[in-house]
Amino acid sequence: MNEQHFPAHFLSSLSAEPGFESENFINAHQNPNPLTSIRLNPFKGSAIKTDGQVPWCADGFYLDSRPSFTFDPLFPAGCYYVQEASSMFIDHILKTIRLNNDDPIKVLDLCAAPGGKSTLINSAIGGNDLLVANEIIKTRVPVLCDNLNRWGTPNIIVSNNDPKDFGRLTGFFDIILVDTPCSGSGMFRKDPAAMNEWSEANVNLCHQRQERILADIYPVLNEGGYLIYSTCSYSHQENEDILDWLCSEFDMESLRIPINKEWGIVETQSNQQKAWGYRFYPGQVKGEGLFASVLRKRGQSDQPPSFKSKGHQKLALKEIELVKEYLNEPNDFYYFKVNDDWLAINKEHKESLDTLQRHLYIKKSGVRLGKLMGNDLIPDHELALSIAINKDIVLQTELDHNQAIQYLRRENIDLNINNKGWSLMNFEGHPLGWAKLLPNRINNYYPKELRILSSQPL
Ligand SMILES: C[S@@+](CC[C@H](N)C(=O)[O-])C[C@H]1O[C@@H](n2cnc3c(N)ncnc32)[C@H](O)[C@@H]1O
Repeated sequence: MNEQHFPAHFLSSLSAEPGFESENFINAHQNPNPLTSIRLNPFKGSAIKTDGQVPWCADGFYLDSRPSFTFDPLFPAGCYYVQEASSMFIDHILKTIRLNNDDPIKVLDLCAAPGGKSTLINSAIGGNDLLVANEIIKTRVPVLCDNLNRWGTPNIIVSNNDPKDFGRLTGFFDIILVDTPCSGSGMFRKDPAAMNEWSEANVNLCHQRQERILADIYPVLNEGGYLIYSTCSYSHQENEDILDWLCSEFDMESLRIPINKEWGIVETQSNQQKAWGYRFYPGQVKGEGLFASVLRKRGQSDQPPSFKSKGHQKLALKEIELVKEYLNEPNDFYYFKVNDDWLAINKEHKESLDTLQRHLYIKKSGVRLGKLMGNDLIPDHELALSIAINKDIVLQTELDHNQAIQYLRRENIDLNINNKGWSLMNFEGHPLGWAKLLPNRINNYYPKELRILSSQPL
């Protein structure tokens, strides 16, 4: 690849950026084999063999080669997420802004699907904190929910809304991540076809949409709260110019994030307001293209609304007795129903859930425990993957790799059974889902829509 392969005006616009090294950048794009990195789930732990650590994220690791993640049962078990290394810088930002502050917070990931940064935020915050992961495009919500189910944390709500729908939730969130849709030049190395769609006109359209999204969401940030803004674009209009616009339109101050020189990240400042931004160029960092920045809201917020909400239908006491033994800390949860499903969310998030459900389309909240059939609870897949599950009260069946793949394909499993009843199907001790063990067969309850379809031989 040489200069001609990039879209017209693309490289010339970048060469004006301080710290940009054109030769390294072009060389990096000649590498047909971009880096593979994963982020481990700190709540699940696992003995995954990893290579070098991503310097700005303690859970992030580079892999020497790209394995078949489809055929690694630890992936659907939620032991790790495959994530591009530069994106993991959001972890460093979160750690920096939360230093010395353990007060419970509410975090919104506004443009969340497929959920890479939502799972990252979930790892960085505590169980008393709440994460709302929102995605505007309905068809992208299921993958977001699946990834969060695998991660297994119960302090989560998923919504499917336009940013302007958050308008009445003034001052509700302490941290908002806006990982905006952008012109995508940062992904040129991973996806060279994206170069064909890049144009200056599209950069301008993206800039306008970014302003709209930010203007819609600004009132929703609490006074003193942090706005983390990121793109996977190199364009000034979508990055530093947006920071200038934010600082001039709204009462916000930019924050400088400490970085280590060896990481190769380029610190920049916007032209007018001198707001800080962090640029990731392939060839200079071990990762793909990214821009990230953080601003603090100085301006006052209206008081968060207090609504008398109908709330959900609570589980009756005797229903709670039936399910509470499935959770490790049963008294920490509020139990409720959505249609036929029984769910639980950390007690401290009940009020937030009530408020949010008045304004938003809630697609997932807390952990789905199951459905009652007669006197039997049909346990839900979400419960199997949840870090809140009390594994001691259910059967557990350990599968070898071949059996785990049979299970994940939703096939019959070659296994001798000695027990009867609902069993977690585990690989290396990590639940993959449920099966019902019967005297002469196993009913495989792995969700049909998640099963492995590709036919690579074992
Ligand atoms: C860069 S991607 C987000 C990636 C995600 N944060 C992650 O780390 O996995 C941007 C997301 O914004 C959504 N989006 C598109 N148009 C939007 C709009 N007008 N308002 C809010 N979100 C939008 C897209 O559907 C997409 O899921």
